[in-house]
Amino acid sequence: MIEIENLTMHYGALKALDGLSLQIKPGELFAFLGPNGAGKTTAIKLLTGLMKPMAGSVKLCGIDMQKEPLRAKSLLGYVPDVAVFYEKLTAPEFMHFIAELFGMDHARAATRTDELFTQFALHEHSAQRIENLSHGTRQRLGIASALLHDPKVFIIDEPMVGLDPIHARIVKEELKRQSRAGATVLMSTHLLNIAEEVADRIGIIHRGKLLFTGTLAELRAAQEKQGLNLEEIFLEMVS
Ligand SMILES: Nc1ncnc2c1ncn2[C@@H]1O[C@H](COP(=O)(O)OP(=O)(O)OP(=O)(O)O)[C@@H](O)[C@H]1O
Repeated sequence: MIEIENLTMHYGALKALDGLSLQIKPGELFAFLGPNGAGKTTAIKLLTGLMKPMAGSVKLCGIDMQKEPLRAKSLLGYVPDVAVFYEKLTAPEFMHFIAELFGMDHARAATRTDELFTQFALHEHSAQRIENLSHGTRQRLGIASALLHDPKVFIIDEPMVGLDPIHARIVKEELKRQSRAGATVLMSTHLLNIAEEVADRIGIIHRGKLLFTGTLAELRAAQEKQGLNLEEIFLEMVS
């Protein structure tokens, strides 16, 4: 469960996020959809405790991110838009490092790493240092490492950027699988078709404000009312 209450962040005079309130339930796959600069990454940085909001609060599974950050973060798997690694490590060494951070049992971490490496086609890259991996492989490793401790809340910023169609499909399927297994999943995207394809509910965000929240069916109802297609609705809302 993610509970967001009046979340606000300004950079100088710029209102990057302006009073965002939203609840995302366990088992739900929610997509923040918005054009470049809408405030998606800012929202995600506040949700993950990477930045402190100027106002408002975030709770993950009932735990307040500002009051109990370590407890809240222990429930969270997070993949940033640009994944950051220790470049000199190999992928298995990096997974071991993450397992230690979360205090995981060694046998469990090894089993889970093996499963995730199979799922994300990472075994064949195991011997290379991370600095030598391609963008798509790094992206998959970032996702695998964020899923290692079986997080209850999974947040991923622009998950499909730089992935070829085969790996994009694997990632989409994994996001759906996580939500079906009961995790609360939040992704951001600037691409309407990705939100449409994957999400249970979509939040259209623009200039720091949530303009619309609803299911695809609700978006379509708005479409019928206005006689517009989804793309036209989206463009209308953010223009
Ligand atoms: N550290 C910062 N200092 C000043 N302005 C910032 C900072 N980070 C973001 N911004 C500005 O805040 C606004 C929201 O940015 P943000 O990165 O949250 O948007 P976004 O929706 O994730 O965009 P994109 O899809 O391009 O990644 C933008 O105008 C951006 O230039």
